[in-house]
Amino acid sequence: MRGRGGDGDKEVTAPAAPAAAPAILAEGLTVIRGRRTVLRGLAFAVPRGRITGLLGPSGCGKSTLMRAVVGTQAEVTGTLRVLDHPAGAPALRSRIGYVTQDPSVYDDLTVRQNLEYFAAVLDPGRGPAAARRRDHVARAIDDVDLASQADSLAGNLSGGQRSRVSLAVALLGTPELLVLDEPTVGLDPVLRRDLWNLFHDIAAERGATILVSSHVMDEAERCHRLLLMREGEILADDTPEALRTRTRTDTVEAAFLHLVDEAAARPATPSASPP
Ligand SMILES: Nc1ncnc2c1ncn2[C@@H]1O[C@H](COP(=O)(O)OP(=O)(O)OP(=O)(O)O)[C@@H](O)[C@H]1O
Repeated sequence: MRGRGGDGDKEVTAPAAPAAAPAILAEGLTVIRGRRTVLRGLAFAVPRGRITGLLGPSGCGKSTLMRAVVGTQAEVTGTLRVLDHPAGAPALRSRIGYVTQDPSVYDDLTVRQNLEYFAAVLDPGRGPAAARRRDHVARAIDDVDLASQADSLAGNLSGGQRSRVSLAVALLGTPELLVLDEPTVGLDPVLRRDLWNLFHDIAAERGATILVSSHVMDEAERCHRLLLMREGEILADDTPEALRTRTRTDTVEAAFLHLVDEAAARPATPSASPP
């Protein structure tokens, strides 16, 4: 995998802030699912070319937020701008790569056939388009370190390998924004480290913005910025270092717990639930 054996265990220092408008800008972002207000008036910015981690316990609203960003979530109100367009605008389709928690690959096709199929949907045609597709498919297979399984049926792969095929599909169009919903779940520590190195390569070399969710707090240390979520609200939007400093803690996990206690000690604010 590209990035393998890199600075896997080093802490991440954010480079100077870019001048461009944020990749994602939310104000008063609210989402209702069924009868529940799942996201409550969120305000945050995701800078371009950086890795922003979306962290919080199961059920806090991470997937819902990601679905809103990629435009597949209903009942979204407030402002949500993505790459200078309203979230869900048709112009964004080819500019965003999205990997859901459930790998979306065809079991009866090989890894390469899956990628060729999705590449043809993204970039149809013969001649130069076919040559471009060959290059993109080869690069995506290499990116996720699946060359030795390229001709295996997706249905015969392990869970972690299938997740990597999904990631390869998302990388095909060279997206400006990658939205990755818990991409490292079920992966062994070596693969997790390799994937994080790949995310850093993609951000640094291709200038892509990555929004990646996790409920594993040690992965927070690999992000340039963090959005810490709890029960549909954002507890903090900062760098890992600033969070640790502000809460006088040694780890992002301890900082998160500190912020949870701090929020619990504050007087309750009126509920944002619908009438
Ligand atoms: N279709 C639905 N109707 C009503 N509520 C829903 C629906 N889907 C999800 N929810 C609720 O929305 C909340 C947020 O769910 P979401 O999947 O965004 O959380 P998450 O942080 O991604 O969790 P996980 O880490 O377990 O994937 C949860 O409390 C969940 O119960």
